[in-house]
Amino acid sequence: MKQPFVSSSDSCASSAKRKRPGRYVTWLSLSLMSFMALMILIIYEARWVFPEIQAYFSQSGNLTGQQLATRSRLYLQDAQVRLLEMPNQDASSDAIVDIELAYGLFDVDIYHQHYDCTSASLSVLDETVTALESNSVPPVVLARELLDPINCLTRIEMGQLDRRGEAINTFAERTRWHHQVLIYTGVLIFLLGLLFWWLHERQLRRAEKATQDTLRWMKRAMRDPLTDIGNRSALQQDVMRQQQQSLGLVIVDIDFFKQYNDALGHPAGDTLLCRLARVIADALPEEATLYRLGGDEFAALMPCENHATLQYYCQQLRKRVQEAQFPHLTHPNNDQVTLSIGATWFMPKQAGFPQAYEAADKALYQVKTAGRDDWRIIAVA
Ligand SMILES: Nc1nc2c(ncn2[C@@H]2O[C@H](COP(=O)(O)OP(=O)(O)OP(=O)(O)O)[C@@H](O)[C@H]2O)c(=O)[nH]1
Repeated sequence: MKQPFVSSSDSCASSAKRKRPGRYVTWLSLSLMSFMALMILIIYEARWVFPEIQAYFSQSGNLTGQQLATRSRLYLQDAQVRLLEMPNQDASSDAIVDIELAYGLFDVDIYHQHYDCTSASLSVLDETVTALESNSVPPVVLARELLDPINCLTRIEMGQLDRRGEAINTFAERTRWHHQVLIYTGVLIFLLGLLFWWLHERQLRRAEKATQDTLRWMKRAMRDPLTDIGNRSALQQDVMRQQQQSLGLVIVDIDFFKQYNDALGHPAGDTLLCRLARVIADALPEEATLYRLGGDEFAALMPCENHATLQYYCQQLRKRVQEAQFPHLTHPNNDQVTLSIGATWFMPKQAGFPQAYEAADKALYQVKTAGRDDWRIIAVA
């Protein structure tokens, strides 16, 4: 009977299992995307930004050239002053030293590469030193000869300053771009984080809902929908829970309920079942729990130490139903509803539910065969 339900739940479980890999792929790809965004950022920093900064602040490369040219020009101007102001032997020697120092600072690769006047100016300096050493040309004339190299150096200074300005602009541009990359990557990582959080929350909510649904279904599976009392499963579970104490099990069956239904219809039968459930519950002690086993059969479980207590409650049950006077016009022996009651008392850890049920059912059967509307107690075998 229950087979279709089991197989359908199995198929639900297997479809849920089938969905799992997809979810893991989503999680995995999201974490990979975050990781890659971070890696791109780090590589970008290391590959493009740091060399740029290094180039800007380093003391090598084309940016330095302006300072060397300035120093070289200052030495040449010093030499010029010496040659113009005191054209004697000492002044010539000092001028030679200045020119040689200027030559050393002037003879730089970058100047040769970018400024055509460099080689010519260096030749002029060579010739000037030779002339000074041989004293063949008047110092005043030689001082004038130095004007071309000085002009060349001035051009180099201006040119190098322009190049430096260009480098700064390029660097500023790149820095701006770098900032944009940083901001967008930060926003992307933040959004990915939000997405992670949202997915995580959704998963939590789904898990919570699934747990609540399961609990609700489990609760529903333990109850009789008509009378809203526990069913046979609930009874078995309660017996298992109360292993340590002596229990009384009472089974109650309505006499000639079929005739009642036939005469008044099933809705009236349902109403009688609900009313009887209340009457039976009222007749039993507060600690007793009532169950509907199915059809017109009820069961009650209660703490019970001895035969006398059980006997008392069986009598109470019969009496209360008689007092309730539910009319049953098609009852062969009576004009009102009567009950047949079978009971037993047992220690769950010595005798399980099946043995207790068997004993109570046997007692009920004896009442039925003896003519109904009575109670009987049989000890667990
Ligand atoms: N109204 C109603 N009737 C039910 C329900 N479940 C089972 N029944 C009816 O209960 C009746 C039980 O009939 P039987 O098992 O023959 O019992 P009985 O007529 O009480 O006869 P005895 O127990 O031998 O006195 C059947 O007619 C079922 O159709 C239910 O939920 N509501």
